[in-house]
Amino acid sequence: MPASTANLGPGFDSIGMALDVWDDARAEVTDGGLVVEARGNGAGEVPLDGSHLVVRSMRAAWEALDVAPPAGLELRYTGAVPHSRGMGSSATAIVAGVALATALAGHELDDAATLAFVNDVASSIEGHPDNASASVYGSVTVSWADVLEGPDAPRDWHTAVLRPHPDVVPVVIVPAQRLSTATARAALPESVPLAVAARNSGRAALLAHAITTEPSLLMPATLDALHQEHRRSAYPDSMALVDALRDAGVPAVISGAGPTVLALASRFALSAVHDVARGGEVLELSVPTHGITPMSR
Ligand SMILES: Nc1ncnc2c1ncn2[C@@H]1O[C@H](COP(=O)(O)OP(=O)(O)O)[C@@H](O)[C@H]1O
Ligand SMILES: N[C@@H](CCOP(=O)(O)O)C(=O)O
Repeated sequence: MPASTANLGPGFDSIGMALDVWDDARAEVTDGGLVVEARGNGAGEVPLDGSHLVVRSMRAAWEALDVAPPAGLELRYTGAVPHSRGMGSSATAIVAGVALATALAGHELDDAATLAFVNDVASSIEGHPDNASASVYGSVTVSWADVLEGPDAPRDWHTAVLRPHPDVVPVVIVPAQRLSTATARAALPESVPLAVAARNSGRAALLAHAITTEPSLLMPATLDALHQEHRRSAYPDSMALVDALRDAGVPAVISGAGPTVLALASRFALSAVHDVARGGEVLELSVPTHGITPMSR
C-alpha cells in the first residue's frame, strides 16, 4: 500500500494522491493467538496487541463482511511511511488491514467490487476518504459520500480516479516535527461562510483540471480557503516554507494535516524547490498508477 498526500490545497477531505513510498503487510491465519510484528517506521511505538491499527481494521472488515474472525492470526508489517507527518500513514495501515482481511475471507483484491468495498470500509474507519482512496487506487483520487448533509458521519464512499499530468512531480519536504491529524483537525472551525465555501469549490474544481490537463494552472488551483490558515499556528515553519515556495513560483501546499509540505513542481522547477527548501528532508517522488498491490507468497 502506498503513502498518500491529501487535500492538495482546496480538496479538503476529498482529493488525494498516492506517493511512491510503500508499506508492506502480510497476514497468516493460525490455530490460535495473535502475533504482531512491526518493522521500519512505527516499530517500538505501535502496540503489538489487538489494539494495533491494522488488527482493528481487519476486525472491522470481517464485521462488515459478516465473517467470523479466525481463531488466530500472525501479522507482519514493515512501515516506510513516516507517522504523523501528513503522508497518510494511518490510512495506509487501515487500507492494509481491510485489504488483508478481505483477501483472507476469499475475495480477489484485483476485482473492482472488492476494491470498492475496501475503499468504502477503510474510508469509514479513517473518517475521511482522501488518503485511504489514494492508497487503495493509486493516482489522484476524488472521493465523495452518498450523503451530503445530516448529523451522522457519511457512509458509502465512492472514488473517481484521475491520471496526473506527466509533467507534475510531487516533492515532499518532511520535517522532523510530528503532528497528529486529530490535533490538526481540532484547530478547524465548525462552519465557514458561504462565500468562502463557494470560492474554495471553484479552486477544487480547477485543481482536478490543472493536475490532469493544464499544470500551468496549478498555482491558482492549489489555493485553499478551508484549512491551512486555521492550522498555521500548528505548523508555522511549514506554512513559512509554503509561502516561500509560492513566492518562488512553485505551487506548494501542506500535505494532508501537515506538517509535511508538498510541492507540485514541474520538471523545470525542481531546482527552485531544492533551493528554497534547503535544510529539510526533500524527497522527489512519483505517483504510482496503482494502489494496493497483492503479492503472492
Ligand atoms: N503501520 C501502523 N501500524 C500501527 N499504527 C499505525 C500505523 N501507521 C499509523 N499508525 C497510527 O496512526 C498514527 C498516525 O496517524 P495520523 O495522526 O493520522 O497521521 P498520518 O496519517 O498523517 O501519519 C500513529 O501515531 C499510529 O498510532
Ligand atoms: N483531509 C485530512 C487529511 C489528513 O491527512 P494526514 O496524512 O495528515 O492524515 C485533513 O486535512 O485533516
